[in-house]
Amino acid sequence: MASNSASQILATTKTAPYSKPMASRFLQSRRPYLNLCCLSQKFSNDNALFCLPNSKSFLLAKELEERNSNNHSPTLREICLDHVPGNVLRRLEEVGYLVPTDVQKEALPVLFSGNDCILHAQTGSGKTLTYLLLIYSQINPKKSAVQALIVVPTRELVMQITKVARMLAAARHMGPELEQKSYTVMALLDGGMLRRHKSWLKAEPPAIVVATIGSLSQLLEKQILKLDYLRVLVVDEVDFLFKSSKQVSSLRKLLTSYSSCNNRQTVFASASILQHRRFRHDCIQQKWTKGDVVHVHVNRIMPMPACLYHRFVICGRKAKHQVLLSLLQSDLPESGIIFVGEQSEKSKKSGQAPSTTAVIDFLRASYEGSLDILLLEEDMNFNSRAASLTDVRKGDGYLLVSTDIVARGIDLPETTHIYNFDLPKTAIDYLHRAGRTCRKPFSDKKYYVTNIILSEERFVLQRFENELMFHCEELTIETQG
Ligand SMILES: Nc1ncnc2c1ncn2[C@@H]1O[C@H](COP(=O)(O)OP(=O)(O)OP(=O)(O)O)[C@@H](O)[C@H]1O
Repeated sequence: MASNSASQILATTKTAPYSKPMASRFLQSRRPYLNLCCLSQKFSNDNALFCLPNSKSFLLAKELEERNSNNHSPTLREICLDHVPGNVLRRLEEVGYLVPTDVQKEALPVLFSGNDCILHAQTGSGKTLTYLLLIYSQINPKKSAVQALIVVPTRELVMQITKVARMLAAARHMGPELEQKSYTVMALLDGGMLRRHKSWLKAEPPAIVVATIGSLSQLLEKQILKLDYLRVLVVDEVDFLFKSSKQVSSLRKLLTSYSSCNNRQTVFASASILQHRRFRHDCIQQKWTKGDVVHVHVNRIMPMPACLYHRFVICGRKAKHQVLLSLLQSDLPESGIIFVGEQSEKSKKSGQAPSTTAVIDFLRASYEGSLDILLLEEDMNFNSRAASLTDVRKGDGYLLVSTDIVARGIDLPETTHIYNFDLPKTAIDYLHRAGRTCRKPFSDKKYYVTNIILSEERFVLQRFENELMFHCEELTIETQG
């Protein structure tokens, strides 16, 4: 079994395995900083080679070493050992997950001990990996049955989480575990009720299903999907799903009629669980969870990440586009998301173009920077929505114009700036929009959230500041318009 003490870790900036001479040279050059030993599975079965994707890996390895030398914090591997299969642990390390985030450190021991859990931690704090590690500790790839189910509010989140789950399951190392059956992960999307999925579910049910509640309900009602062997049920963005009048009754049914809390481990996750004591009480009363459900609440006095800097600019309605352009020119974001309010029914009926279109058209005509300008909104068809997110993820830098559809859960770690072209409706929406940046857990970079507001909206922003306990600084912008 690979050991993870700092003296046995080599962090490399390359992704291919190193030959022994290369690894020695590499090690010599870094020894003054890291004092790490050169190890590869090729050389010794007792040790591990970590191939990390970029030079940040050094910082990670250094942090890991410091933590270990101070002897105060276990590594992710140490926490997961004896619970999570070796091939999944190796994948974790290959992609650079060495040090646990706070929520992982707190919640994983609770989850591995079998408790139901309410995972309540800041945006970008690593809740997804936390519940996926629980799932991999519980499921048996040889069993042909749905054993874990993750329910999320949007198609985009289904695709994102499916990708992370598959990435963790993709064993690349040689060894006896390769002979094992691999874990199958199915994404179920609203509007994507393909015949292929139905046949797949009937012929050979996947071990893990990631789904929107709408898609799931259809299959449960028709008994195409069965949950008799369900071991873990995760409801991500749980507060959002319970608040949604369209989704709440299906969610309640899933929690109590289609499966029983006594036969599964239940995890609810979100960065915002209002009245969490009441929610925990409801969980037990309504039998959504067992009576010993644990509320893991990380950073309870700071609902938003500390690396976020909040600013606002006051301007007239007509000057908003120009202010946005000036901000982009002075901030020079590496990548940014511009949040625009959803179009009202009244405006739709009167045949007006949505605000997103006006912002996109303005930027395409006036912005001269190098970032790709992309749009993602509800009314786009499924393929265009998927294509927009793929473009964002593979490009060199982007300005994504969107509505609250990307405000929850979407992980675009390259985003350095958020612009609220229109203020969100509630403080919770503000928290989730702001949380689309600052998504690199061990980075000490600053990230910015800038609100472009009318003078009469200042008090609304002030209310958000009080509720979420942050300070917003005023900026003055000179515009040409
Ligand atoms: N232990 C770790 N080491 C390094 N990076 C990590 C670790 N755990 C998670 N991450 C990275 O942190 C980022 C945020 O993680 P994740 O999407 O799980 O956040 P979240 O807590 O679910 O946030 P939100 O509430 O916004 O959905 C991801 O890019 C993920 O790859």
